[in-house]
Amino acid sequence: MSSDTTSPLRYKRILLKLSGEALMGEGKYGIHPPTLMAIAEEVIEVAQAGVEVALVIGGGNIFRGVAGATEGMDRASADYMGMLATCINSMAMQDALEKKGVHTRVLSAIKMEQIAEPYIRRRAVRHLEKGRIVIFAAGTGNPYFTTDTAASLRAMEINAQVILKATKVDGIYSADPKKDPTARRYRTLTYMDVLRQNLNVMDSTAISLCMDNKLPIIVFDLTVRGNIRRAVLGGGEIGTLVGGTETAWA
Ligand SMILES: Nc1ncnc2c1ncn2[C@@H]1O[C@H](COP(=O)(O)OP(=O)(O)OP(=O)(O)O)[C@@H](O)[C@H]1O
Ligand SMILES: O=c1ccn([C@@H]2O[C@H](COP(=O)(O)O)[C@@H](O)[C@H]2O)c(=O)[nH]1
Repeated sequence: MSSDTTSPLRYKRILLKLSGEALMGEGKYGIHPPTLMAIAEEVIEVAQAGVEVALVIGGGNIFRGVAGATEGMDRASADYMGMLATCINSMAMQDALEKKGVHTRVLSAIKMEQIAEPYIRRRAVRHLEKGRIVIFAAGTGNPYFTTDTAASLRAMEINAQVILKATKVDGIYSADPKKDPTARRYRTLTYMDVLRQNLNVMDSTAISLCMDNKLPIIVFDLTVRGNIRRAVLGGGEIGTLVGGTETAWA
């Protein structure tokens, strides 16, 4: 799909990556239903504006493989548990979206036919063309990866024009702002900047995939209501832009 220069929309097709932890709201674990519903409403707003929306949701609010491995679990088993956590979040988001009357499909990288379609690229594209919100569950289906890498991979496969990484920080900083209060926020970065400076907001596999395929990334704060709409539909610069051109973003 090529970008439509006559369209007033910034993007025709996006991959929105939602942090699992952001679904917790103020809680310490799991899903906070009002937060989930508020995010769903914002997603619906951009879909109803005519943007084709694919979602990838992290699992950090439930389980991360690295944490399990640190406690002595086999890493691959722990990672599969993490992937199942993303399925729980995907189903919760599907429910929230459908409660509001929109059509959705969950496509899982791990077969679980009773609850989700298996991931088939051409089906995903067809669902998007029909205006359904597609939720990619179970990451890449492989251990030792993350949902950021799954987001990059799926974005490429469906020819999304951008990855919007919606997280708990308002952009990419010179160091983790949750740990270093002196860290400063970048407005724009190249992929190489992120890799060379080891800016851990996304893992290096995800960044490298985007770099090799020239897919822009915008990292922005999901906890500010309206930010998904601003990032997708416009309303000033938001977050940090990696790669890409500023014209579509600022
Ligand atoms: N240089 C940096 N700039 C900004 N954020 C950074 C940086 N280094 C580390 N981080 C941290 O990266 C986190 C972003 O990742 P996020 O929590 O969205 O993880 P995820 O794996 O994508 O989702 P989940 O919450 O499901 O695990 C931020 O909360 C932030 O604290
Ligand atoms: O392709 C993938 C994606 C994810 N995992 C595991 O799931 C958890 C949760 O994902 P986050 O990206 O951290 O939110 C992750 O820690 C991995 O354990 C995976 O193995 N493969």
